[in-house]
Amino acid sequence: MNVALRPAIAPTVPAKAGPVLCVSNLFKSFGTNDVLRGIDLTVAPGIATALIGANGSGKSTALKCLIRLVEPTSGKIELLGRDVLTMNPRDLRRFRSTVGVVWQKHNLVPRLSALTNVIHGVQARTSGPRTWFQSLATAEMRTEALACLDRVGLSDKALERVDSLSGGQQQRVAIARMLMQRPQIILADEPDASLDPQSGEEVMRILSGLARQDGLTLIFISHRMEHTLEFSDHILGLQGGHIVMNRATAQTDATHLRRFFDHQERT
Ligand SMILES: Nc1ncnc2c1ncn2[C@@H]1O[C@H](COP(=O)(O)OP(=O)(O)OP(=O)(O)O)[C@@H](O)[C@H]1O
Repeated sequence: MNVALRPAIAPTVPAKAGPVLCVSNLFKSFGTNDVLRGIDLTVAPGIATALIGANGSGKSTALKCLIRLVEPTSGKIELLGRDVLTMNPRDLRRFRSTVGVVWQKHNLVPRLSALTNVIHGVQARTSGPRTWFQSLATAEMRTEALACLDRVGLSDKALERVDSLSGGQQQRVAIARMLMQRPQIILADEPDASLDPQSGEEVMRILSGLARQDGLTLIFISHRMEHTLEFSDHILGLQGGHIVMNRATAQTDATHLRRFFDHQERT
């Protein structure tokens, strides 16, 4: 099967920009479980990278290490030009606010409206007390939140309670909330999981489209081979604690990838 190629890199990305992410010799162990055993990788700006691998191969651990939601055992991580592992807690908190994260479980507040949930994304980019009251939202915030909801195709649901929306719509609200953060890079850990095939594909299409429109780097984990092929420019495969596959999506195809997944399942 031929690969459905994404169009050329967004024009907002400088042609000769250096890597947005540089990881060297990254190790992470949980007790005696050596999950990451010397990861080396670089990611160019403005492209979408899929991180693939078998269950338990360490994909989420690797993604979380990038912003120290999991503390690496050793190694070096340079993300957005910053040395992540030497940051003090205050700098780290500020730095995290520049990184948009989409999780499988989106942690929206169910009884609040989609709009209020999206406005909560402002918390991540502003300093001050973590407690935030909706009544303090400025007209500008509401306008921006509405625009973010519009970008995920949900402006007509702005005032509906999140728990009245479908799973796919809730994930789109979470993406709008992340946009409200004005991120410089997006990390997505299985944003298409727990959704029916159609909603999962819609979520991936919206996420990769937004990243492309804004010229943002996207790193996503997916267990769906067809999403890996359709929505990535580059593929990284994790196995046995190492990156064992590192190639442009254009240089692979479904047959090649299927062999990779099959191999993962046997080991
Ligand atoms: N907080 C933790 N404490 C102890 N072990 C952990 C922790 N987080 C992850 N692990 C272990 O690290 C290994 C890798 O887990 P991780 O979730 O990163 O894999 P994954 O590739 O993302 O898997 P999946 O595809 O199933 O989500 C597993 O053996 C897991 O049990």
